[in-house]
Amino acid sequence: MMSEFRLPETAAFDAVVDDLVQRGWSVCPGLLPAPLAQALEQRCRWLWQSDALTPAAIGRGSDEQVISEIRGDHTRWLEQCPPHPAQQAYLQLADSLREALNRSLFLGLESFETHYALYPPGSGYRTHLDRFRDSPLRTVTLVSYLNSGWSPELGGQLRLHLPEQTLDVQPLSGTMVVFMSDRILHEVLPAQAERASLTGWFRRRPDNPLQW
Ligand SMILES: O=C(O)CCC(=O)C(=O)O
Ligand SMILES: [Fe+2]
Repeated sequence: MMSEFRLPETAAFDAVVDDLVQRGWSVCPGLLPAPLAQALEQRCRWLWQSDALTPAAIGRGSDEQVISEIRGDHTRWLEQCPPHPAQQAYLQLADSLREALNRSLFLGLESFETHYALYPPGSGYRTHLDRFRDSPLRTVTLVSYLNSGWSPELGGQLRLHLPEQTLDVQPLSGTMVVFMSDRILHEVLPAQAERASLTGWFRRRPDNPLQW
């Protein structure tokens, strides 16, 4: 079925792939088309207002705990949300990016998992790496911002702690950020307004499929 949402041309992913090869991260303002970003923002805010997002935990399995001073967002996996054409389109976009990454980087990325995230005022996410000790398959992180009209005074920047610099990214609607999950230390600075996004991970094929 044709989607009502236009997606970026495959060539738009070339720059992302180049960035990842050269330095392990890429910041792409406007890569998420505006109509799609707006539809996803509406979904995210509607879920938040309907109390359908739950406080996010850190750690995995028996280690899992909610500590809102460390991580304050409320999330819901896309596959657990009521279906919507915008979500279909977003997954299609992620799949094209996955294929582009596989073609050039030979990462063997085989799946994508993503959740909506809403950071209420005052909350952030302290410095961390996305690859869990017991979940080594998360390989590339993809964050898409859904805040139309964000202003820098509101805080809520994604801060990348890079070897060469500290880089702050505004969580402005349409910006997509892609980085290597095991290498790039990052944090979300506390925001003074509700901050909406989609965060996801491309997972690679296990080396030994029986092990995981
Ligand atoms: O929303 C962001 O800018 C990053 C979120 C994040 O680091 C995470 O969910 O692991
Ligand atoms: Fe993260």
